[in-house]
Amino acid sequence: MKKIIIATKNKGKAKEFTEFFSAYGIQVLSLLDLSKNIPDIEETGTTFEENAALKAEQISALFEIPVLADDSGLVVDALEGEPGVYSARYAGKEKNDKANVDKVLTNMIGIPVEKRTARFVCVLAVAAPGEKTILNRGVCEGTIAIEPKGENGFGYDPIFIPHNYVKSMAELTPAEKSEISHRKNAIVQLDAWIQKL
Ligand SMILES: O=c1[nH]c(=O)c2ncn([C@@H]3O[C@H](COP(=O)(O)OP(=O)(O)OP(=O)(O)O)[C@@H](O)[C@H]3O)c2[nH]1
Ligand SMILES: [Mg+2]
Repeated sequence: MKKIIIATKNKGKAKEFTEFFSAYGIQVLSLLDLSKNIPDIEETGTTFEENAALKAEQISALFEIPVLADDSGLVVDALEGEPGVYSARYAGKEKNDKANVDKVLTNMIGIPVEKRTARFVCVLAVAAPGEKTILNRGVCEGTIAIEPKGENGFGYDPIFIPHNYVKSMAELTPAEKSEISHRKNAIVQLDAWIQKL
């Protein structure tokens, strides 16, 4: 079975990529699956593109094969784009999803429904030795809920209500989320590259 390394240590992402790539008959290996203890990559970029490229290029250089990386996050208009590229660490370097969610909800107290617009952004970078890094951005528009709902997904899913939905992303099934997510909207742009793997 063909394999691809995804330069992530995020279990939620790894699960979603495994499902996406299984449709192509490709096995996904995240950094959590590799025996080699890969040090955390410092995300010094100020954009999702910079961080995705940084992660893909560092891991591709280490293994000398093509590597995919995902930098993603939640962009909230009323918070001037926060948490953005700091989504994983919004409430601290522990990367605690519940603390991150609570911090967004606290910062959104008093913001009326019509001003709770937000979007998930996912940038996928494909880096390969000696080749120019490919970058693709996928977006999912929605609003920030008043309170968390649902057990599925990860991160901010419990407080993100996709446009044209009443349920939160975390109340959707994984299959429903994979139809509309920012990650899916980024992956579909890589279809030609994946077919050539
Ligand atoms: O509710 C969510 N549903 C999603 O579908 C989603 N995608 C990303 N995120 C949030 O954005 C951070 C990414 O930060 P990030 O790209 O730096 O990843 P990470 O640090 O968690 O792992 P890595 O891939 O860098 O190893 C994550 O931690 C999450 O908080 C999501 N939240
Ligand atoms: Mg990260």
